[in-house]
Amino acid sequence: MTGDASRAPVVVMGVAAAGKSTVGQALAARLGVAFIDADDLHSDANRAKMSAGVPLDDDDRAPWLDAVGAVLAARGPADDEGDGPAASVVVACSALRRPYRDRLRAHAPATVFVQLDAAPEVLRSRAEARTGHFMPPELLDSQLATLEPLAADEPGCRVDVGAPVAEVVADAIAALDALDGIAELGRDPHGESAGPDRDALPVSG
Ligand SMILES: Nc1ncnc2c1ncn2[C@@H]1O[C@H](COP(=O)(O)OP(=O)(O)OP(=O)(O)O)[C@@H](O)[C@H]1O
Ligand SMILES: O=C(O)[C@H](O)[C@@H](O)[C@H](O)[C@H](O)CO
Repeated sequence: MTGDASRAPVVVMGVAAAGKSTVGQALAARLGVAFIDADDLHSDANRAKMSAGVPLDDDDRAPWLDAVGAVLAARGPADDEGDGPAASVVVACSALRRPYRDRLRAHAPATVFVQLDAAPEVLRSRAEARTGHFMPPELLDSQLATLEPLAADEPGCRVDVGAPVAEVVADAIAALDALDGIAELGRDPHGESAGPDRDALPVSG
């Protein structure tokens, strides 16, 4: 499967158990680009802290976000020969706060975000149902308290994850395509709009 190097790097974001890994993986497969789980980039210390039921703080997350940002900046692996344009990438990363997302975009300015939204009771039941995960369900409250939803001036969209995975992925692709269309309009010197129409951005709601 060939990667679409023209696509912006995508961060699938949200709280624990929102479905970042599941949706991110399926989205990457549909787009034909690489998938990377930012959970795999956590330090042993961060992982141990979460496993012990202690939420990470800004200082814990800073070096991790820089590692995730470096992945986004590289836009995924080069081809088998190690050269040519890098393929784009989908990264599953909580990116809970606005400053975290700004930090990622400082590394890779083209990055767009897909926020996964779910009712707390859906999150709780999914967190409790899964086994063998380092993140205890008790940390869900702190994740929800920390979350700063994607704002209207951030590039991205929000999708509800109450539906089956295939539907969530289809919704995400439609929303990303809408963002692409808006960006194209902004680039078209003959278009009616000189920049993105903020009212049309599928980010709020
Ligand atoms: N749309 C969906 N419908 C039903 N179950 C789902 C859906 N998306 C994810 N799940 C299930 O919910 C659980 C959490 O999903 P997943 O591990 O992908 O979330 P996550 O956001 O990556 O979590 P974490 O960041 O804590 O690793 C998993 O058991 C997964 O199979
Ligand atoms: O920012 C954070 O607190 C972390 O990234 C967490 O969100 C977990 O890594 C992830 O959700 C796994 O459960």
